[in-house]
Amino acid sequence: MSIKRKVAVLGASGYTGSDAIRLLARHPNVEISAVTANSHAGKPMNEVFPHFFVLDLPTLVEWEKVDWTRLDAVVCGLPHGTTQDVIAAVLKANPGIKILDMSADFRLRDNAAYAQWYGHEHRAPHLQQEAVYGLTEFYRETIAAARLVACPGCYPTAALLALMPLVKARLIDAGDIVIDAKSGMTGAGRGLKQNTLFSESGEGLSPYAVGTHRHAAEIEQELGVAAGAPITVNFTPHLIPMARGELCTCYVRLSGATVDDLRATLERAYRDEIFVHIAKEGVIPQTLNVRGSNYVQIGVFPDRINGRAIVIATLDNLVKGSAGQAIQNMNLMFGWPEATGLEQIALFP
Ligand SMILES: NC(=O)C1=CN([C@@H]2O[C@H](COP(=O)(O)OP(=O)(O)OC[C@H]3O[C@@H](n4cnc5c(N)ncnc54)[C@H](OP(=O)(O)O)[C@@H]3O)[C@@H](O)[C@H]2O)C=CC1
Ligand SMILES: CC(=O)N[C@@H](CCC(=O)OP(=O)(O)O)C(=O)O
Repeated sequence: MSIKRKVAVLGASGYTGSDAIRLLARHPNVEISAVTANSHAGKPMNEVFPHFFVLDLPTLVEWEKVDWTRLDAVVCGLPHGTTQDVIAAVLKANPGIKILDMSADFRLRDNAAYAQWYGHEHRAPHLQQEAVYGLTEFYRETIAAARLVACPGCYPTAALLALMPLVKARLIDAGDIVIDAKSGMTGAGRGLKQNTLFSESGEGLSPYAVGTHRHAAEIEQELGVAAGAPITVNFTPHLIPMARGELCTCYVRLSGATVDDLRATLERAYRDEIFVHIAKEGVIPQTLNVRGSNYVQIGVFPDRINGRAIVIATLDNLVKGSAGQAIQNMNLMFGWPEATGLEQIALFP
């Protein structure tokens, strides 16, 4: 029997942290050895999340109280801005520890771009340079060899999985991409906020950060790599009254290709992938098909307008959009089968 690796979950009283615990609790190679919180420090996990009543988990502590030298890996679900200070301290205490960060702090490769989008200079620029972008299907080898993996945002994961192969193969006009994105309320975190109160969100659909959302930078960074040249995208996120799930509808202009070429290219790109599925012609992806799972479903459709197509991608923001992808990357970093602990089927309805 192999020795279990000791893993800490930072931000375990939040939504991404708690979904990481839900998945790690049944991971055969992992022991959850420490869980941290801020305002919830000192509380038992199953008081903060009653659905963990079946698990025997450590009590939540402040991250400063953890002995990092005893641990093998960290899954980090802290707010961006805070994360860079915490991760710098963790790596100082244990330079050999593996970090799966779910925040945005290490995703942008360019220091100036980080300062521009996040409004302050990065406080651990050396780690920003070291971090590997954790979109598993595209960076498998570098992730496996990395110490610090910056898992992509939930919107970028969906949009990039839908668009990267098409941009790379030059089948679509990289200067004419519109991404219309919808996210469930857990995307906004567990902290109390006026706009996530049921009375102010339960009956409505709210666009936000219109024309300015920071995930555009991440999507452009990666599509730029695929295109071999800088590109820009239109990206508008919406908050939709459901707990989890995300759906990106991408409107694209064909570059001399057909819709069948697009579907065939995506099918080829993901032929050997466990978690990315291209829907059969006419099958429309919907969030319920992936809810609670690490799967992504992508569909390709002709537009009524000549020369245009529509690509729809859906995932669960707390699984492939954060905790699931982090664990998928952790599996690679430890040399375990990539899908270990992650093959749950969607919770439908
Ligand atoms: N929600 C989502 O769908 C996704 C989120 N992300 C990113 O993942 C990260 C976590 O998001 P999410 O789980 O939704 O957030 P939550 O607000 O639900 O949880 C945040 C967690 O961080 C802790 N925390 C807050 N401030 C501090 C601090 N100053 N020091 C130490 N701990 C602190 C909180 O502790 P306490 O509760 O005790 O105050 C809580 O455990 C964010 O960076 C987010 O942008 C990425 C992809 C998807
Ligand atoms: C619905 C909602 O509010 N979603 C979050 C995105 C969650 C996420 O991926 O955030 P990070 O990039 O910070 O990790 C947002 O738009 O800010």
